[in-house]
Amino acid sequence: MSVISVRELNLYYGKQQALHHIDLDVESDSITALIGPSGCGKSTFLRTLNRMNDSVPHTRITGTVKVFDEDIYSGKVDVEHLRKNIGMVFQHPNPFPKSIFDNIAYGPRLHGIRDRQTLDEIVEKSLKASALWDEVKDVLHKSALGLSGGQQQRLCIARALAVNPQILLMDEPTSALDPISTAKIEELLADLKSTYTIVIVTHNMQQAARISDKTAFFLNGELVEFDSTPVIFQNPCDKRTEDYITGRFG
Ligand SMILES: Nc1ncnc2c1ncn2[C@@H]1O[C@H](COP(=O)(O)OP(=O)(O)OP(=O)(O)O)[C@@H](O)[C@H]1O
Repeated sequence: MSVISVRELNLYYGKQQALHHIDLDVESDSITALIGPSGCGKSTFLRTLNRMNDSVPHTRITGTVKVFDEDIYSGKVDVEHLRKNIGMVFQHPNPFPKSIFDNIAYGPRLHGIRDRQTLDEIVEKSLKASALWDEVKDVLHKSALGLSGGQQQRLCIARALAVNPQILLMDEPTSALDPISTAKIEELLADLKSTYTIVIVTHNMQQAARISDKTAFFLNGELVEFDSTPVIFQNPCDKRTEDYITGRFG
């Protein structure tokens, strides 16, 4: 089943067109990787999926993006509700300057949950799901800023999971992390994909090959090729994909 369905999507920053005629379907409970050289539009595309580009002035979009069959750019959509359903994790871990507990409880509290026991349960479940519980269960009320970079990124994943989204968007979530933290996050994503639909931008082609089910190769704002990950990496149809994945450019 397609969770996200994009048709004929064009995005303009002022007069500059950053995305051209994108058609792409994201399947449920899978990892879709977006790859391509710097400036090809990966992050722009990712941000169209939860309307993060709304806040960028002079941005114009044509075409449709459907999430669970609802056109998210139609006037009827409640953007707060949409973002609750679509968590986002960024390149640099960005915990709030609060305790570990309060970071995770922040979203649920915003949505009206006040009961202490319920919050305790959500915090524990989210930290377990992000494979951080064992490391932090005794220091939940210490500042999140005291955690290592890799722990902070898992905390940010836990924070995203705490409001119970169905989709997780990740923009280069491991590019600021060391190899051990990166491996932990990759393992975590493999576990999470049975519950969440994940779309991840990555500069790291080995990472895309290791963790994703499908890979989309972008170039100059166009989606050149989108297929199962083994096809993209072992038998791509388009010469430009082959040149990119074999390191001839980018
Ligand atoms: N807020 C913005 N205003 C104007 N132009 C922008 C904005 N954000 C991105 N662009 C332009 O849109 C194009 C696509 O950028 P985008 O950041 O989506 O690419 P990317 O593939 O994610 O790059 P990178 O891998 O370097 O992050 C680039 O030409 C970029 O300069």
